[in-house]
Amino acid sequence: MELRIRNLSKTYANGVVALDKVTLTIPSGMFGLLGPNGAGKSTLMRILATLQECDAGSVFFGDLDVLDDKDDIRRLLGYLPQDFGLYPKVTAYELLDHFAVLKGLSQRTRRREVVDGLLQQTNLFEVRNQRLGTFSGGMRQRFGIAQALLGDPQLIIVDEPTAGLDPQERVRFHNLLSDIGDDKTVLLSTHIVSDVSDLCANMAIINKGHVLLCGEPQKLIDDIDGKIWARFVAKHELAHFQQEHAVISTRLLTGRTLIHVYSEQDPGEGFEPAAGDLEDVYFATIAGRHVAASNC
Ligand SMILES: Nc1ncnc2c1ncn2[C@@H]1O[C@H](COP(=O)(O)OP(=O)(O)OP(=O)(O)O)[C@@H](O)[C@H]1O
Repeated sequence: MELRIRNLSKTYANGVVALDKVTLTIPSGMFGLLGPNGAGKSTLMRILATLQECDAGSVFFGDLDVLDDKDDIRRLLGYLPQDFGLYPKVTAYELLDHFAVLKGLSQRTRRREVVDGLLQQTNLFEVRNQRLGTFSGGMRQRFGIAQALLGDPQLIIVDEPTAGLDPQERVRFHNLLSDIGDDKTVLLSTHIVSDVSDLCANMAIINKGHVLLCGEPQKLIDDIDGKIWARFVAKHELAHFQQEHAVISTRLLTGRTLIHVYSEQDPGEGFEPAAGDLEDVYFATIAGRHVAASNC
């Protein structure tokens, strides 16, 4: 089912505008919401998860009014918040079983089937009798997904789930998310570009409460084709290049500094055309260099 967000705004009591008329249409499948820290992602996720009020705007999931029909939405919703506490002395099985009771799975045999199934799906079955306090970051996040999937939700919201995971756990977590299925609407917020390029059929970039860009990752990459240029520079030259060109990223590569600039024409000075990727789209957009006429 489609999630339609229209002109959603939120200003905190201290005057911070966290969301400014955010409009997004999120189809079923995996949708990536990409933005730096403070962009407004968590605020948006909490409003969609019915945990926080907005000031203005509307949100519909299919025919359901997310802002008004909170109880109905909660029955369809699975949510993995950015920071969640786990009772350290309880085992994975015990806590998931407890959440399953709260979700209304009162029948014992059925509950056992569901809980065992989710522990298997998240690769935690072998460690189900370990206390949660002994879990690694990756195991905790997989447990978080297990609880979010309780009750077979149609709308799944996961807020920065891969932050702090090592590369192996990130891959494992990606595989887990990609198995959730295209018939569900999965909204994944992240500041890690590869989360989106690995997983998401559709995406948006958000910064300072504004949606800057949205679309299919490959199409967005095609749009910057021919506009990304690269060259290595010495450390002492960096300031010069930053002043003269629209530098969108600098990264160390085998001890040397590789810079990417955004330019409609050949910027000269020894730059070579580079094949743009989603990181270039992201950095160029956040830097305000790349503005696409997009239909969110
Ligand atoms: N309870 C609050 N009171 C005041 N300001 C807040 C509150 N929560 C968030 N903010 C501010 O609102 C803006 C958006 O924050 P939000 O947490 O939604 O962003 P984010 O994209 O999720 O970032 P992060 O990844 O750091 O959580 C930030 O400037 C933040 O400081």
